[in-house]
Parts: sequence; C-alpha cells; structure tokens
Amino acid sequence: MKDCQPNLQPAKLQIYDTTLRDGAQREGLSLSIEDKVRIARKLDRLGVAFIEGGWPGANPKDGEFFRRIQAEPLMNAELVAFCSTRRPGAKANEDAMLVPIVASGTRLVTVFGKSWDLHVTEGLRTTLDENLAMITDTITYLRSRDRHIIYDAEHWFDGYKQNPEYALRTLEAAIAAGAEWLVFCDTNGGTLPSEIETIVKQVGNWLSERGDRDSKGIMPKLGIHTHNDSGLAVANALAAVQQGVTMIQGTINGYGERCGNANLCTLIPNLQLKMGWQCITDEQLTQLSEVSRQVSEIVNLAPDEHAPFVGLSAFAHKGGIHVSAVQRNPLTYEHIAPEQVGNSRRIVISEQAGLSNILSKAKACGIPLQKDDPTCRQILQKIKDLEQLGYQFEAAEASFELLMRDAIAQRPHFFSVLSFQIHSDAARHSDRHGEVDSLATVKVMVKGQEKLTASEGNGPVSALDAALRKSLVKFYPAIAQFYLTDYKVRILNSNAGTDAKTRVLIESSNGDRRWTTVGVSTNIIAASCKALVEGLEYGLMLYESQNSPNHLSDRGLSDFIEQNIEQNYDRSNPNNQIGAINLAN
Ligand SMILES: CC(=O)SCCNC(=O)CCNC(=O)[C@H](O)C(C)(C)COP(=O)(O)OP(=O)(O)OC[C@H]1O[C@@H](n2cnc3c(N)ncnc32)[C@H](O)[C@@H]1OP(=O)(O)O
Ligand SMILES: CC(=O)C(=O)O
Repeated sequence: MKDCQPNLQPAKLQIYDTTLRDGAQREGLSLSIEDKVRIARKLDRLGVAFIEGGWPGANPKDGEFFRRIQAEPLMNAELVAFCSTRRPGAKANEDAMLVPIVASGTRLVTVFGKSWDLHVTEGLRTTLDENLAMITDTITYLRSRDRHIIYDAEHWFDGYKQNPEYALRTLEAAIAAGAEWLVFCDTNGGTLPSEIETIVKQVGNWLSERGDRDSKGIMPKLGIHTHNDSGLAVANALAAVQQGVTMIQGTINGYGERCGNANLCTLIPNLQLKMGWQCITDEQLTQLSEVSRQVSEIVNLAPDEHAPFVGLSAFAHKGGIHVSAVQRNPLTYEHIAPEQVGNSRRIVISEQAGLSNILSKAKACGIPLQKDDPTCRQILQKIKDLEQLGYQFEAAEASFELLMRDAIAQRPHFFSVLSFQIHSDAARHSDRHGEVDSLATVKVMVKGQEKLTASEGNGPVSALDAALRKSLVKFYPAIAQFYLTDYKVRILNSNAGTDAKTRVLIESSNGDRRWTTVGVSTNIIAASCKALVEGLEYGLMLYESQNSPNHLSDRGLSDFIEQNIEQNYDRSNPNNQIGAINLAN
C-alpha cells in the first residue's frame, strides 16, 4: 500500500505560478498577449514547474496566448490551462466552454470546482448532487481527451469548516474521476495558519485511510493555493507545506484578486533557504529580484520597494549602528545574504547616519576618505544640518555625492547660474491645459562666458529646464541625452500655508543610468532649480568620467575630477551661487 500514501516527504516542491491567470485578476493590472509571453519566458527561466497561462476561451487574449506558446514552447516549465467545471445541467462533452480548453493543447488542465455547499446553492444555484456530477463529468471528459487534471478545490477551508462531509465528497468525486492533484484553496483568504495545519493534516489522514481501503486508487498529490486577505497567504502556504503538500501555487509579487495571492518572491526563498526544500536551483534563485522587478515593469505597477527578499530596501541599512555592525559582519542585521536572491546591500544616507554610512558611500563612489579624516565628520554634520532644513539624501544619492566631492574639493565645476527670471501666465494655463504658458530667462557663466538664454515651457519648471539646457548644450553636447524621469514635490511644513518650505526631488537619466538630486526652499522654483542644476552637473560628471581617456579604471570618476577640477573656482563669490531669483508671477 506504500504507493497509496500521500506524498508527504517529497524531494522537491513544485512551484505553480498563476501570475498570468489569478495575478491578472488584480484590479489595475491588465496584460497584453505580448506581456503574457514575456512574463511566461521569465518564469520559465526562473525554474517554476508549472505556469498557469489563463482560461482559454474566457477572452480572446488567453486563447491566443496558448497558440503563441505552442508555436514556441517553454524550455522548462509546463504550461497549464485553467477552467471551471461544466455548467449545471449541461453535459461536459457538449459544453462550449471546454472546447477551447482542449484546443489549447496543454497536457495539464486545472479545473476548479466548488467545495462549499453555500457556493453550490447560492453561487451556482444548483443542487449538491449536481455539483458532484459537474466535477465528475468535467474531469472524466477531460481525461477522455487525454488531459491530466489538477483539481483546485475552491473555498476548500471554508467549505470544510462548514460541512466537512460534503467537502470530502467533492474530493472523492475528483479523485474517482482521475484528478492527479488536489489543491486546497483558501479562496477568500480568511483562514489562519493553525487552521490550515489542522485541516490539511486531517484531510491527509483521511486520504491515507481511504487509500488503504481502496486498493485500486492512485493517491493524488496535494497542493495549496492561498489568498492574502488576512495578510497570511505566505504563512498559510508554508503551514500547508509543513503538513505535506508538494505543489505551491502563487504569483510573482503576490499579484492577484483583491489583496492578492501568496507571493512567490517571498515563498520560494523561505521554502528554499529557511526550510531546506528544493524548489528551483540556487542559481535560478539569484534571478528572483530581477524577475520581480521585470514583472512589475511589464505590468506597469511600481515595485514594492519594501518587499521581503526582493525589494530595493530589503537589505538597505539606514541607522548608523546597523551600518557599522553590518560592515563588520553582515549577519548582525541581515537574515540571509542578499546575493542569494539576487539583491544587494545598500547603505542609506540620512540624519540617522553615522561615520560608517559616509565611509561606505564614499568607497562606493571611489572617494578616498578615511575614518580619522575630520572631513568625514564634517560631511556627516552637514547631512544632519541639511536634513534638519528639509533636505533628504536617502533618495538623492547624486546630490549626496556632489556634497561629498564639494567637501573634499573634488567637485568638478561645469557652469554656474547667475540669475533667472520666470514669467508664468497662470490664467492661460487653467484655460488651455498642457499648452506653453511660461517663459524662463537664465543667465549662466560657462567656460568663462556669460550666456543669457530664454525658453518656453508648459509650466515654470519645464521652461527653466529648457532654458538651462539650451544655454549649456553648445558647451556640453552630452546634455542633449539627459532627460527628466521623475519630479516629486513635498510640502514640508504645510501649517505654514503658502510660506511653507518645499522639497523637490528630480530623477534624471541619460538612457543608461538614473540619478536623483534634491533641492529645498520656501520657493518651489528655487528648490526645483537647485535640483535641476545638480542633475545636470551629476550627468556631466558621469559623462565626462566615462569618456575621459582614463575612465576605465575603477576610480574613473575620481581620476577625472582630479584632472579636471577648476582649482581657481571660488565658491565664496556670490556670482557662483544659485539663487538670484526673480519671479514675474
Ligand atoms: C476563484 C477564482 O478565481 S475562479 C476564476 C475566476 N476568474 C474569472 O472569472 C475570470 C474569467 N471569467 C470570465 O471571463 C467569465 O466569467 C466567463 C467567461 C468564465 C463566464 O462568463 P459568463 O458566462 O458571462 O458568466 P459570469 O461571469 O456571470 O459567471 C457566472 C456563471 O459562472 C458559473 N460558475 C461559477 N463557478 C462555476 C463552477 N465552478 N463551475 C461551473 N460554473 C460555474 C455560475 O453558475 C454562473 O453561471 P450562470 O450565469 O449560467 O448562472
Ligand atoms: C482557484 C482559485 O483561484 C481560488 O480558489 O482562489
């Protein structure tokens, strides 16, 4: 009877990804066929065992997706089609819903059926016996078409709690019809880990006993599918694994209906690194952070920067005490090595920093600073003073690097803004949204020449940005490649009303790298100007370091700066400071 035992101690867990089906049921997420194909290929490389591609026939995209994958099959994962049991009162072999399922050509089909009597009588408005017949009939039909069946027992835990006898009868129907997998679904996401453990254990025992009685029965394998409505989807999936299930269903980044599904980016590392189960290879695990970010890019949702394991901040250290300790031994503040999941350690600069943060950042920028160098403490004090004034450097790493280089007299000087004026026709703006309504005039000192330039824009900051670029591009053609990728404004003391201080964060890009700069002022245009100017300076510094003959060394930027710094540049000269501002409006 050994082969009738549930598979309680497998060598390998099988990851079943449903990003393309349940993930796509998330509000605000919509996938094109091209998106689905790109995500499927990434999942395939990541090493998941199964990819649920969608419900063929439910919409034209899903059918087309299966055709596309058939034409160029996956390398590792097995593609699975998803559908419900047949409609009440119909026959499976006559149900039009099942035609595209068979036509999708997959070996495996996941059929979801009702386990909860309430759903049968209320959701389907049919009888309990008819629901059993729907399960039997659908699976039998698909088996007759040579399909192998994963049976998703929808609302398993709620159904079992309300009416265990009926819930078990639905499983019996699925097993008798030939389902190879039984997947327990916490569809409403309201179950607690302790309940999951108890119920999976009871059902596992029931299956074992039943297997002992039924000598011809092939014992199905068990799976888990959890939703996150109580914030417990991952914990619930882990609880089920501890009770012997071997298929784990989930989605990348936890996308899914309502609050989402079990997040595979959290589940896989926990299973593999904490519990010792092999899900994907160690090498594939190192792709996890990248896959998480790429998928969020494809679905056009901002990545969760604080996501466990794969988030940008998952290994970011901000407190000076943490940074100091983590540099001595990463185990002090890291539960795993970030590289295991393809993430990396980051040191964040802020008023919470200590010397260790500064030294670590300086090293990363190729700036030779020593702990006993008094400049180090001066930089730290300056950060704390500026953050007190409203600056924030943890997001503005480019501004922080410029500040460090300033402190050690290694900041290259490209230009200075002598003055600027902006004229905004706000009345026109409200009438004709999006049209040019602002004019900026900028006077800069660049390579010994004073240049006065004017430019228009569809707002004061856009006009100022355009005027700055226009005045500089002749001297620094690389500026033509720079563009703004993000502009964030935060009012710091809103109780001061229109006198409030404003912090502006500007993200710039050269198409290859992105960098962020910060400006603070009671005048939003002055704050924007500071951030814009530093954005241009940092971009030029990057460009010239990469294009200087010596740039290929690790210290490319520092070498470049040492060679190019304008020793005679006098920062105490008021003409070299930004801030001579006149606003016409
Ligand atoms: C837990 C889950 O996430 S299950 C997956 C849910 N995913 C989706 O619903 C997305 C894809 N769905 C669709 O595109 C559509 O709902 C379709 C094409 C499947 C069905 O569309 P429609 O025919 O318009 O039905 P509708 O969307 O109103 O769904 C209700 C119908 O589904 C039936 N149904 C619901 N669950 C099941 C089931 N397990 N077995 C059989 N029928 C079911 C209901 O009885 C009802 O049928 P009725 O209208 O004949 O009374
Ligand atoms: C099948 C499924 O998606 C669920 O029960 O949540």
